[in-house]
Amino acid sequence: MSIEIEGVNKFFGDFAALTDINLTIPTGQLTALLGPSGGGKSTLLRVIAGLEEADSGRVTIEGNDATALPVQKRNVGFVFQHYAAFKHLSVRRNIAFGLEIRKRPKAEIAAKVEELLELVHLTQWGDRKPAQLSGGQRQRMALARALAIEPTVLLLDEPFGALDAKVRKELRDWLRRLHDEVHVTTVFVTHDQEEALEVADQIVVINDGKIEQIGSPDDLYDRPASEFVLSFLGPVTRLGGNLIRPHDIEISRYEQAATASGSITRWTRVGFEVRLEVTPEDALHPEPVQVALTRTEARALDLHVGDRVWLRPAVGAQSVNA
Ligand SMILES: Nc1ncnc2c1ncn2[C@@H]1O[C@H](COP(=O)(O)OP(=O)(O)OP(=O)(O)O)[C@@H](O)[C@H]1O
Repeated sequence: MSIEIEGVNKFFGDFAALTDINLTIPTGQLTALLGPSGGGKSTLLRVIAGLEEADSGRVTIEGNDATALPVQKRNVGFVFQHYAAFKHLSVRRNIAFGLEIRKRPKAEIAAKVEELLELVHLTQWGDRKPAQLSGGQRQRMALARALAIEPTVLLLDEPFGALDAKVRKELRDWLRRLHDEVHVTTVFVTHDQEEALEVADQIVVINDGKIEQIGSPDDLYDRPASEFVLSFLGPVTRLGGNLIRPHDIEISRYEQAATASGSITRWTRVGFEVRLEVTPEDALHPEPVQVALTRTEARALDLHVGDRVWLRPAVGAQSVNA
């Protein structure tokens, strides 16, 4: 079983927001919808949720045709970037809300809420109001609230987008661990490639309303189907006419069977990394090449601006002819 999206098209006026989307979202896995702003990720998520109706195509959730089902009947849980909590209710009551409107027995609700508070590590904050929580804690409460109704699918639209980099990183590690515990089928919208690579079992790269590639993080990183996917998943540079990742370039002070020779025109240290710009002597490909190496490697080679060096793709490096 899974979520099947077949031949989905969505227009806003004459603007095609989604074009012929075909996708299987495997049950129990975490799938990331990754792509640049305006690419159509949120629209696709909203079509799965039933918040947006596709102009054509079909959505099947766990074997049931959901295309015409209203959002309330799809049994989906949501978390958005800016989570709208009930400000006057405690964290506990916020989490209980979905169960209360479903008129579940009080004792069952109380037990479920305690279980969820523990799952999202908020037990000691249960009696607080949402405004008394940090941004990261609020998003964890949102996840608990979405999970309370035991959704068939959990839909997350940039759930950590409004938080600072450190908290985002913590929450993404936490989300991965949470998912390993509860195994609910999860679709996660992000424009952050690192977030998708770290968290997802499957990544769907979406650009301009179309799917560019579907695969595991390793598939996409090691075998990008297009120049777009290669460059979206990390920095790229051009070496001898091919696109390649800066850390996949081997640099030497001595002439070898090399793709290009040139001189170092810039040397920058960023944390553990040294980034070099090498300007080739190649009349055909004169644009500067970006090379990344560890500080230890850079120190061993004793490189300086102005030095002449030789560059070639490292063994096993991925490149796309473009
Ligand atoms: N209700 C709407 N009416 C008109 N155009 C819309 C509507 N919703 C989305 N769009 C357009 O559809 C395109 C896709 O939007 P969508 O929000 O799905 O992109 P996204 O990939 O999620 O981007 P972001 O990361 O910025 O949220 C955009 O060009 C957007 O302007």
